[in-house]
Amino acid sequence: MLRFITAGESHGPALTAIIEGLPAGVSIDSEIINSELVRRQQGFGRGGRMLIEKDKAEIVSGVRFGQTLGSPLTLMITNRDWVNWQERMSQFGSPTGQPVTAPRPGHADLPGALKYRRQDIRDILERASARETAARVAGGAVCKQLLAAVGIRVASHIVNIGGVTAEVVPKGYEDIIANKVNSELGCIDAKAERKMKEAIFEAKEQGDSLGGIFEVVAYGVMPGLGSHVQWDRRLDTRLAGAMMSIQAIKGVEFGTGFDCANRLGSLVHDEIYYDSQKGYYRETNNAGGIEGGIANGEAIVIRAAMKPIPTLMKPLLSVDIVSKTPIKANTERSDVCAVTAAAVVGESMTAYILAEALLDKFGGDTMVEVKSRIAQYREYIQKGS
Ligand SMILES: Cc1cc2nc3c(=O)[nH]c(=O)nc-3n(C[C@H](O)[C@H](O)[C@H](O)COP(=O)(O)O)c2cc1C
Ligand SMILES: C=C(O[C@@H]1CC(C(=O)O)=C[C@@H](OP(=O)(O)O)[C@H]1O)C(=O)O
Repeated sequence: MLRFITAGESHGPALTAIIEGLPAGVSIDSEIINSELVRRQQGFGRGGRMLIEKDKAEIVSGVRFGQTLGSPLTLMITNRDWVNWQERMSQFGSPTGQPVTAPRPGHADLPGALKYRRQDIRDILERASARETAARVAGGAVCKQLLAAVGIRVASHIVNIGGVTAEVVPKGYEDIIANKVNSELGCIDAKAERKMKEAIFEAKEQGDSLGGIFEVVAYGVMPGLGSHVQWDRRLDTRLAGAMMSIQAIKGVEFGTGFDCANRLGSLVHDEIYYDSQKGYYRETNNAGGIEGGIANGEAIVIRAAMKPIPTLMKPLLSVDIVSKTPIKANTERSDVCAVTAAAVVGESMTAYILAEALLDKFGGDTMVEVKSRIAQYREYIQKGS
């Protein structure tokens, strides 16, 4: 069983991720982890914090000489901003500074303060903050390295920002990677990206914010990950839950997703073909690579919708949690749009769930066992029986 948890407050000393259940012998390159962290910090529309942080993960346990040991793998990312918050974030002593008492609509502020009986909303927002996603991306980069070793690759691109939709559809993994070279937002449609940037600029000028849609695609996934036999073992259950766990994600779809509700069955379901070289395959992929909760061998295609960022420089109405009088919601340094960063987090969560499902099916104590089981299975899949 693979497990993945994170710890850390946004302005605390560090973020930590622990991944437990990895087989021994997975080759780990810390440069790959750090390059994923750099990707998560990018995207037009991010706030001032990204100028302070230069995320790098330190491997604290679970790896020796570039290989996993089978023991829990711990990653630590230092918050460079912490030095500016040491007093306000002190673990002991008395509170310093002004408490935050004006909850932001759309953030965890009010429900969190009520649930945990906190008088200072900072006690909630520090952990609710998507700063936490840096730890997820570090852990996801480890899962990606496990997947890459067995031929599975995960990529993403931006489909929509603030209602501007990309019209170019990627042809495959290489296409996504190649097309992103000159892209600031991670959209493979250069014309649409220019309009997206204008929309973000305009929203910022207005003291407002924007959301959007990103698509994550996993290539090389063998048929058979996930299962139809129990609701919580379905691969789509697990991927959708993981995607929804990302801060501000409000909708998830696979393949044609919500649009399949408007079409005839004959225009939705992907016809089945067989070729002695490829095994079974499809000419279309409306299902997004999953049928009955089981990977069917086509690319897994997931889209996630992100709501606009809740912190607004032109704040919405709120109520002071101490005086109970009307007040403008709290404003603090914030992103205007973070869909590009969220897409990298989406890749990481997808990589984690696929690694979990892979180890459920082929798991062993060592990578040698995992690889030999997969090789044998791929041979059987190619024959088709
Ligand atoms: C990468 C990323 C960056 C974010 N940046 C901000 C931000 O700067 N300001 C903000 O108010 N919310 C930001 N959010 C969204 C909030 O964290 C999120 O809306 C909040 O935790 C409440 O959770 P919910 O939207 O899932 O209900 C960001 C989300 C992501 C994924
Ligand atoms: C720090 C990150 O994102 C943060 C997510 C976030 C929120 O409320 O979710 C609020 C902002 O925090 P701060 O007020 O410190 O600038 C973002 O910068 C990050 O992505 O690394």
